[in-house]
Amino acid sequence: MLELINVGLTLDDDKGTDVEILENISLTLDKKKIYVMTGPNGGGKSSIAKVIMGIYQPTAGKILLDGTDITGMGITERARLGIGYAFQSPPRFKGMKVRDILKLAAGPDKEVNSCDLLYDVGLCAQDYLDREINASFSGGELKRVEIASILARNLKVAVFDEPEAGIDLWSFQKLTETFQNLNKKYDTTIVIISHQERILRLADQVVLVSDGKISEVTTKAKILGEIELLDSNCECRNNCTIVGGKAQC
Ligand SMILES: Nc1ncnc2c1ncn2[C@@H]1O[C@H](COP(=O)(O)OP(=O)(O)OP(=O)(O)O)[C@@H](O)[C@H]1O
Repeated sequence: MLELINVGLTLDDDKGTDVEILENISLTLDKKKIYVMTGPNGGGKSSIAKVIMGIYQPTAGKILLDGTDITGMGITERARLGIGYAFQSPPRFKGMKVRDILKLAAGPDKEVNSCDLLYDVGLCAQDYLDREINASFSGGELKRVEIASILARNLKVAVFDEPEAGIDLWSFQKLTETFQNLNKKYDTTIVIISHQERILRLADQVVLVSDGKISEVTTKAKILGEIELLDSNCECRNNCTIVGGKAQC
């Protein structure tokens, strides 16, 4: 379980002036659950992800992993404890095969069952294990290899920043199925930052972030219901807000 307790983040802007990026963020992330963080651009989602990863040190509050205070730890230490970030795509070193990436991700001391990992992300091991990761890989294939490498690391917390970016519709469908299956089998806490309704549908809980704060932690049913209301009940679609469960212009 990962807990953020009253976390604040102040950074210097280009002119060296302090800017408050996050304020009083309190959030409990349970294992085996998918949290989708969403909200307006510039609201602070990626900053929360970076604070979780240890890329930014919080300037206020505490972060606990399974009860241990990790607030002062940097990115390497947190990675060692099992907090990982999914990059846009896995590294493409010349000659590196899918099996090498999975072995590298698992680390030198761990046996890794690459076939099972690839199966779990919907790829046939026979076709992929010895394939070199090069330009012939589609965005969706790369994304799934990346998720398999996250599984190989057996992370406690995995953060994905807009995993849908650059993925075609067909691969996107597969990607959502992959996420759906993941938390049935693995204990990993998954945090996905996304603006996509179809990703929202994967959430056990939706975390709404705006203006550097968490405005609500809620169910996908509530958010999806609000989106539907915006679509159906309001004539002035672009200027609608939800008040007391009703769309108002
Ligand atoms: N290193 C930094 N220095 C100063 N300001 C920053 C820094 N990083 C982020 N910010 C500011 O913090 C605010 C939150 O940014 P953040 O990237 O966390 O938002 P976001 O919700 O992820 O946005 P988006 O949906 O557009 O990706 C923005 O106003 C951004 O300009």
